[in-house]
This record gives sequence, C-alpha cells and structure tokens, in this order.
Amino acid sequence: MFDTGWDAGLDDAQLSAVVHGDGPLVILAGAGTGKTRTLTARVASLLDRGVPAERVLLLTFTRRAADEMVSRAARLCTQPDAGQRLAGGTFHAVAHAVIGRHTEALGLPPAVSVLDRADATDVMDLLRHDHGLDGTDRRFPRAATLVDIYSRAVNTGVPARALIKTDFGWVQPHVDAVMELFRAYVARKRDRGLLDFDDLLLAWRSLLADPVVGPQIAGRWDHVLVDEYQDVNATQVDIVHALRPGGHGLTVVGDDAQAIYGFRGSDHAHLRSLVQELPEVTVVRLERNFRSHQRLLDLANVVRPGAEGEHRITLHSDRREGRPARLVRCHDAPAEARIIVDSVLEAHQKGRRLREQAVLMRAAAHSDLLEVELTARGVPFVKYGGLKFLEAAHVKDFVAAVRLLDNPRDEVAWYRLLRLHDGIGPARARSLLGSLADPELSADLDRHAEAVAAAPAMSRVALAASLSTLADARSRNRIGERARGCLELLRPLLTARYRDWSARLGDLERLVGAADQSPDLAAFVAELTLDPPASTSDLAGPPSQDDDYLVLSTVHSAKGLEWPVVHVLHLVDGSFPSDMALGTPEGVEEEARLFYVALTRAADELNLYAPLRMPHHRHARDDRHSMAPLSRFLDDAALDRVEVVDLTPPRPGADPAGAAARGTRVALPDLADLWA
Ligand SMILES: Nc1ncnc2c1ncn2[C@@H]1O[C@H](COP(=O)(O)OP(=O)(O)OP(=O)(O)O)[C@@H](O)[C@H]1O
Repeated sequence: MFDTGWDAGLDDAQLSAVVHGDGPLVILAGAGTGKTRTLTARVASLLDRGVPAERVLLLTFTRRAADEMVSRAARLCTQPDAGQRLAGGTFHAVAHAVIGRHTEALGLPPAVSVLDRADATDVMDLLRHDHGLDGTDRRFPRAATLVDIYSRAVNTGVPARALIKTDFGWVQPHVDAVMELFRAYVARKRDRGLLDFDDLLLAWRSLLADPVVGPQIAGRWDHVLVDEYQDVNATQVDIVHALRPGGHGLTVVGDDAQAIYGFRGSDHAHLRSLVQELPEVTVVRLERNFRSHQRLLDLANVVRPGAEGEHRITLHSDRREGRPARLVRCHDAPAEARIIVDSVLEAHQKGRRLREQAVLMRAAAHSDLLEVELTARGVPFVKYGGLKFLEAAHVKDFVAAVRLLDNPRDEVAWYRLLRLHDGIGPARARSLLGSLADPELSADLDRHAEAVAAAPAMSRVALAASLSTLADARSRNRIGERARGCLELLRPLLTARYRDWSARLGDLERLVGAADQSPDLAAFVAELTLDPPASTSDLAGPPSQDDDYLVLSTVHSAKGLEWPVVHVLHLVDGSFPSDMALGTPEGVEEEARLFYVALTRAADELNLYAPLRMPHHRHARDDRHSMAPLSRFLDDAALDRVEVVDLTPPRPGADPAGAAARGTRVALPDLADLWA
C-alpha cells in the first residue's frame, strides 16, 4: 500500500470500514471521528478494487459535501476521469436527475421545474384564489400554513385530516375545503410539471417501486453510499432500501446524536432500525476523535444524548493537553456581545486568525447585537444560516426567468415575473397566466401578443420587451448566453424597482458566470433551488487565503464543520434550547442533539456564554428584561467539566469600596464665579 493512497493515515477502525467487502455496512460514528475521510477513502478503495466509477452513487446532505468527496476520492484512486463518472449529490438532486429521464413514465410534461417553499406557497395562493377562498371573511388559513400542513402530511404519512385535528385545531372548520384544495394542488403541479421538494422524493420512490422501471434505475449502481443517514426521512429510507434491496453494496454512515432535522420529518431512529433490519450487516463504530482534545470531549460525552449502555458512543482523543471549556456568565446580551468580541480579538492578538474562530448560535437572529458590535469595532465577519442567497428577491426573479426557458407552463415563474412590471399586480398577473402559461396554447408569439394586449396600458411596452428578450434567450444555444438573456430581461425591471439595483445586478452577473460553467442550465437552476448557496461568495469558490473574517453561523449550518476556537452564545433556557421546542419531549431532545453538534465543532478552545438577563422581546423599545435561567443542558455533570468565569458586574453590597462611596455626597461646582 502507498502512503499517499486512500489508506494513508487511517486508523484501524476507519480502515476496516474502508476495506469492507460488498455486504451491508453501517458506520456508527461520533463527532469528529473522520466520517468524511472514511467515506471518501471507501469510495476510492472501491474504485481501486475495479468497481467502475459510474456504478457508484454517493448520497450526501449538501452539494458541497458531495463535490468535495467526489473530487477527493477521484484524486486518491487510480481510475482516470473517475471524478466525472462518479454519481454524487443530495437525495433531491439525484431524484431530479432521475425524474428528468422518466417524465413520460410519471405522466409529467417533458420539462419539470423545482419549487422551493416560497414557490409552493405561491401555487397554493393561486389555487386559494381560483377556489374563491381568499378575501373571504371566514378566516381561511394562509397559503403558508396550508403548505406546512400539506408537507407535514406527506413527510410523516399522517393523513392531513388527522393532522389538522391534532395540530391545527383552528383549521378544523375549513377541513373539507382544505382537502379539496390539496387535491387541486397535487393535480395542478402535475399538470404544469411543477415538483416541490417532497414530490421529488416521492416520484423517485414511485419509480423505484415500479416493477419495470425500478430495477432499471437501481441497476445503474452496484454501490450506494449514504452520508448523514441519521437525517433521512421515511421516503428516503424507502429509496435506500429500493436501491439496494437486502443491503448488498450499501454503506451508510451516521451519528444518531447529531440528528437535527426532525422538523423536516427526519427520524434519527432510522439509523438503528437499519442495523436491525439487515441480517447480514456489519457495524463499524468510530469513537476516536481526531478533532478535539480530551477535556473538550469529556464535556461532549456527558452531554451526548441518545443511546445508553453498549450502544453508547464515547469519544476519546490522543490529545491530552488543552484547557477545559469555559462558561462565561455575563450581565446581559449587550455585555455578552462585547465580551465575545473582546475574546475574539484577544485570541487574534495571540496569533489566531479570525477564520480560525466561529461564533455559533441556535437561531440566526441571536447574533443581532453581536453583528452591531463587530461592525462598530471593525471586525470583518461572514454569516452562515439565516437568509439564504436564493431567498433574495432578485435571485428568485432570475431563477424564475431561467425556468421559463424550458418550461413555459411554469405558472409560478410567470406569476413572479409578471409582477415585476409596473402596473401588473397579483390580480392582473393571475388573469394573464391564462394566456401565458396555458398548456393548450402552443405558439409562443401568439401567446405573447395576447398577453401584451390584455396587460394594462402602462405596462405594455415593458412587458412586450420582456417577452421578446425571453423568446430570444430561448432561441440561443450556449448555456452562458441563455443565462445572460435572462439577466438582460431583468436588467430594466430591477433597475426601475430597486435603489440598490447595481449590487443586485452584480449578484446576477456572478450567477450567469457560475451557470456558464455548468453543463445544463435547468439542472444548474434546480441545484440552486435544492441546495442554495449561503451567499454570493459561495458561488465564487473558496475565498482567497488573504481574506480573514470571523464566521458567524447557526448550529444547523455549522454541522460537519470545525474551527480551532468556537464561541457559543445565548446559553440560556428559551434561547438554547429554543422556547419554540420546549412544548414536546421530542422538541427538547432535538435541541439536545443541536447542543452536542455545537460543542463538538471546537478543536482547541470552546467558550460558552450565558447572560443573566435577557430582554422580553427582541425588538422591544422598552428595557424590560427578566432573569434568564442557565441552559438546562449545562447540568451538574456538564458544569463539573467546565471552567466558570463570572464577568457579571458586582452586586450592590458585594463591593465594600462601592458601599463606602454610596454614603458620600460630592458637590458639583456651581461655577458661579464664571458669571459674576
Ligand atoms: N485518520 C485520521 N488521522 C488524522 N486526522 C484525521 C483522521 N481522520 C479524520 N481526521 C481529521 O479529523 C477531523 C474530523 O474529521 P471529519 O470532519 O471527517 O469528521 P466527521 O466524523 O465528519 O465529524 P462531524 O460528524 O463532527 O462533522 C478532520 O480535521 C479530519 O481531517
């Protein structure tokens, strides 16, 4: 074996997983035990064993993880072009690609568009209107609530009627109308080739269950490797079983203590169930942590939720040196922000780059004060989580335009684009959909002329220009040119609409550049929708080595990442765990897993912050605060493993100098001499 090959530096447990044969393999691995490295090396070893790259499928939780693993595995193996031939991506992206080859079998139009949550809400809104259910005085549920109920039913398999009864009692009076609306929602999406995220998985599962098409699809791969299996939902479990019936050629990696997507219908119990369901399975446990020193792991081990006894994963490290985690008690949230910035800068002065540090928070809004403090003190930072790039209106406008290139029946995209024109509001846009997105009408130009004639006079010129630019973009062949056509269409509309149009057009230029690198524009846009980059800088590739900035991240977005120094803020009950999760035991358990994920991101130094007082309301103008109880996750066992640092101001009476001062009266000068 070669030192630079896929086996270089692996320990025995990792190596046993990497060289395992073809039988089902489940790798139960704690945080920082090298899951990524093990999975990557296993892919490379399969290729070196002679498995053709195109017969390996790697399913990951993010596109970035798939890209990284595919390129690293390709570098480690001896098969030429393996990187181009390996199939890797998220469940949704692979589903999208598979569905694209089988639209006819599914009874879908040849071009399909992927709907994100906001698009799905738009479709529901259009249907509410068509069914005469908007603007009524019966308090009919909002489109976003309807999408929530629909998606929960699909993800959990619980009938929507039952779900409304248990969780959405106030919708009960409208339940029959809601059921009718859901039936119409399904029919409308199918008719227009619109697939929401749930549909992608459901359609892939249906294809796999088909006696003719199913074996053809599953037969394309001999090995299926699934990362982050603790976060799969029931549909994904079915897909995995159908891809590798009996588990032959299946490798699954996961850590049930890091399952943090319960709110999307994932269930961490799937990982253990898989072990029980596959009689031939080999289980490899990875407990040696290569990231953190032992004192940080001592804390992680006591807060680790989940399995007890022989199933419990207990992390250990060869690194014995290191300071225990610190718990810093601060007076209130503004003091916490100041203390964190002090601490970041102190580490910076001692030689840590800002990029070697991260501040993690339970909810994106928790860093509001910190961001103000960082800005005031000139500390550069980037934030992961919270508003994604794709949620920015102009990016959604661009995606809508691109979707219309291939799928003119995409009424949500039309609805969005039409409303960018002055004089066209929601009602007029809805009426124009009849001529633009009608699947029965064929010739583009006829449709366009009809729509322009039906538009209000003030918008006709702009609409005619938009439609002709779109038709022109559609006629181009090169991907970059088609994408640029969409940008040209939007340029006058965005310039008229936004004061910061120039920055927005800059974002779109970057998108056009990124699209130009991709082999298929529709797939590029589908990927963008399925796994949106956190910011435009994500599209530009890794930042240059010279850029130095602090990372601010939600715990969800920090999953899988690591930093030498980690700060976790707002460790008080109500913030972490979040008060929204305190209603159910499952909610609190999920928060405990998030806490475990947060603590296990630090390699060398971990600082936890807990203010004594928190404001009643985030945006309150008054100064009402209440005492904030320390996070329930910092129980006695955890506190035994941290160093507590009290940076709260001294209490009245505790400071003798202060007490003496309180008895004294000091006269202000009256300055009378000056005016004599
Ligand atoms: N055999 C090894 N020798 C030295 N370092 C290793 C080894 N395996 C993994 N590492 C290092 O340990 C760290 C954690 O690895 P990795 O990110 O793959 O872990 P993980 O199991 O995915 O962690 P998590 O679940 O916490 O995200 C990385 O810095 C990686 O380079």
